[in-house]
Amino acid sequence: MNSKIVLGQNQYGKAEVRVVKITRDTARHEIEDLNVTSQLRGDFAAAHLAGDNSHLVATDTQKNTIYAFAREGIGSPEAFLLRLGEHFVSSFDWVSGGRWEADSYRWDRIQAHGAAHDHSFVRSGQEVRTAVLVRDGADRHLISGLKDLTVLKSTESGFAGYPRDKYTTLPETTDRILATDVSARWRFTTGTDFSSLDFNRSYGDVKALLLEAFTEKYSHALQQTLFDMGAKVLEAHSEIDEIKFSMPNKHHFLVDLSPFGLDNPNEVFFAADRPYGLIEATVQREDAEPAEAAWSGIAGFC
Ligand SMILES: O=c1[nH]c(=O)c2[nH]c(=O)[nH]c2[nH]1
Repeated sequence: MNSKIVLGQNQYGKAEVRVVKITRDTARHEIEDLNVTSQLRGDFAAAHLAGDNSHLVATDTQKNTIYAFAREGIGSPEAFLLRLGEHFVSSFDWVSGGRWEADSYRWDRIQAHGAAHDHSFVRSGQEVRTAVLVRDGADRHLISGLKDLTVLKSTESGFAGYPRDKYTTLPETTDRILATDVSARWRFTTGTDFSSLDFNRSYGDVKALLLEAFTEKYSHALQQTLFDMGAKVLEAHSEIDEIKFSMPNKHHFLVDLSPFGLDNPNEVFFAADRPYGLIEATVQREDAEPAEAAWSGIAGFC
């Protein structure tokens, strides 16, 4: 019981810095809208152990840096995080790495009088784009992703062939609704030359592939559909090594309309919000180098 007490892993920074950048070089404005978190790792022992703050780049300074860098443009969440990480690691000797994260909200131009407006926007509700950069010295792990992408197919899905025991009541079905909120995070191969990637194009392509795969085949289970979605992304993008998913199975239960003398041929459903099935998996290249450090701190995936 007399073991020495020491400082373990630590990181610190400013969380959820909301930054909106308007590019207004012309009358046709552009908007970028991010929620950015910056966390530094390195030698901060003296601050924790001795009240010596000489290494503590203030969280307030980290916040200001985010706003100052936004003045030069954001471009993509990934490119923005790469710039921030480079800045902190190269500016302070004792900062050996860190973790930078951004959620990105999309705005579309308002269609007014038959044209896309120059400076009026409507928040696009489809999904939130995500990005995480973890730096350990010169090593950079980059993970792009999305969350809250709600999709549904009204047929071509079933669930049958599962084991039955004394607690099983679920009837088998070959025609049900399949609905989920896709959360997906995909990791670029460590060592990729990130400067050669067009992150906005890559993001749009991955999202399109995920949606296409969801539509394509009869689904025997959300597990199968998840795997197909991941495989389609990895087949098309050699620069991505693995993709993790967390997807609720948003159950839609057929309502019994017989008390009202009505049939219900798969037309009227009760959309339950809880409980929900929760299906999680990683789809990866067999020979991918594991990158546990990149994933730690990303909650809700396995
Ligand atoms: O796609 C599904 N996967 C399951 O594991 C499962 N379990 C369940 O009750 N319904 C479903 N649906």
